[in-house]
Amino acid sequence: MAGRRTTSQQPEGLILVRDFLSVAEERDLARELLSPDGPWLDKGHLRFANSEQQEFGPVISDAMEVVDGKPERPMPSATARLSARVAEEAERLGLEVSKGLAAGPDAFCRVNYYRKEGGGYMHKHMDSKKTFGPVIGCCSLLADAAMTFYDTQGNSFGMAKVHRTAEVQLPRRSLYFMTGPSRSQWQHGIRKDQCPSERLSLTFRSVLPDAPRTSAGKAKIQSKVQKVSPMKRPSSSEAGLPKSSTKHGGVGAKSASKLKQTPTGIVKRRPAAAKMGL
Ligand SMILES: O=C(O)CCC(=O)C(=O)O
Ligand SMILES: [Fe+2]
Repeated sequence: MAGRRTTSQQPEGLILVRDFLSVAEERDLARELLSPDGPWLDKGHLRFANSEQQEFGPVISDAMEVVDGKPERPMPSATARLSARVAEEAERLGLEVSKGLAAGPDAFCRVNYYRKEGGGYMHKHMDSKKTFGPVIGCCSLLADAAMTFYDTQGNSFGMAKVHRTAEVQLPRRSLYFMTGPSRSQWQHGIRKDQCPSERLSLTFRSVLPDAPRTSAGKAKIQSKVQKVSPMKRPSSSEAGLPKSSTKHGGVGAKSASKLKQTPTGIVKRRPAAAKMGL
């Protein structure tokens, strides 16, 4: 776009930690999370991404409010161990509120599974500054990808003017932290061509003590846990998993045929994320 600069620099405050996860850790997390029986959420109505998502920690409404009266969803064990390691790393780097990232009442984790045939995307957005703290940590599993940052000078609105963009590589098994301007001045998103193969990401956030709240009765949450996941579990070779992992609910040819493929759809209207914040 005319006048928009693409910089070769990273946005200020973005920290990349290469090789943060071991191969074994990646394998254990993929086994733990990539089950068709997992608590996959139906977020298709938000038209925000074509990733399949799971969320752990306090229940957050579509409008990014903490829902009182809904029991927290505890992180499963490998995910909880990773959140503790991410929090330790944040502390080692001297980042603010690092503790809130580790499993506890204020810790929130969103898992994104980007489709195995590639072309996973997430529209540009800024993670809600009202709901989540100033540090967001995210681990990249199964494949390399890239992310574009959009400098909107703090405007989190989806249609905000973009002053410049920056592309950042997200290597497999790395961790990145969005802090400072990369967290609060820039939006971020993943285009289809930046996620050419199956990818799993885990974002860790702390829920702010004064985050907006709502009651279970009033909350607008269409993102219910689906009874039958629309995801097709990756074959063990594609996920880099040993064959034995299929005993954890792997989709064999027979059961896979019963699962519906996610309607990824072409986005016809402005993503609801623009209104919701994320
Ligand atoms: O997959 C990623 O690296 C980014 C995920 C993200 O931005 C989000 O869940 O808000
Ligand atoms: Fe995000």
